[in-house]
Amino acid sequence: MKAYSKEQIRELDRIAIEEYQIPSVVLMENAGAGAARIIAREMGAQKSVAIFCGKGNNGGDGFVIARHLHNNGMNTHVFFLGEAAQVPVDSDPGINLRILQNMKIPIREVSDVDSLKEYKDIWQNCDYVVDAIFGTGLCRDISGNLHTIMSEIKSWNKKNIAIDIPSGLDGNTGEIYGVILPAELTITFALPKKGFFVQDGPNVTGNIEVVDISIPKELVEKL
Ligand SMILES: NC(=O)C1=CN([C@@H]2O[C@H](COP(=O)(O)OP(=O)(O)OC[C@H]3O[C@@H](n4cnc5c(N)ncnc54)[C@H](O)[C@@H]3O)[C@@H](O)[C@H]2O)[C@@H](O)CC1
Ligand SMILES: [K+]
Repeated sequence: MKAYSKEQIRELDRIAIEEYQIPSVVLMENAGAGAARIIAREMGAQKSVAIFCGKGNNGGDGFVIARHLHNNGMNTHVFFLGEAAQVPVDSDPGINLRILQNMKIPIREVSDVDSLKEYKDIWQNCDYVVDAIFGTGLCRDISGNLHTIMSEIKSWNKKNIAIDIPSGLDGNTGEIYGVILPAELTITFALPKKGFFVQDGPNVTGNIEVVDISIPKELVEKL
């Protein structure tokens, strides 16, 4: 499987958005809808899923996934690692967050391990964890409350499905930024990332599925 750097993939996204004029929210919709189809297939008869969303675009993908899985009849529980009110309303994650709020899907805010434990009745009954905490934007060590929250989620040993990249993994080097959520399955967007195949990558990525988010084929062929 040929792999690409974070910079190459970011540049691909940029050209698709700025030159081909594909709205970034359309790319996010394609990413989330494609991932949701794979997750629904993986889950089969198991119906409960906890989706952990971070504050960046990876979290935005998580919001799209939540909408589609909810519409599919799954018991879909959304946890947001931060304050929902601080997500810019016109950003792509903000747009998708608002749709969930309009659908009256609860967004449970998690600021530390104690707030996560308050929701134990919910997550302990979930068969799957969808990890939409960090994607290609992770650029430094994970510390403080985020570190303890992710360590707690990791300790549950549930079936983790990573969105784009297992949170904590560097998409280029395969190094771990302090803590990692190892995945059974990584659903990655557009192209596989180099970090999946080097250093710790192969131990934490699990099976890899690539979702086409409608990047023009001519662009990919030029890489
Ligand atoms: N831009 C695009 O065209 C698309 C992006 N997509 C998704 O967007 C992701 C990339 O989104 P972003 O660039 O917003 O990045 P992330 O969603 O990975 O979020 C990074 C955010 O966390 C912060 N951060 C980085 N390291 C941190 C640390 N150690 N502790 C705390 N905060 C930290 C960053 O400042 C940034 O605000 C991709 O992985 C993919 O999932 C998809 O929706 C497809 C289209
Ligand atoms: K992720």
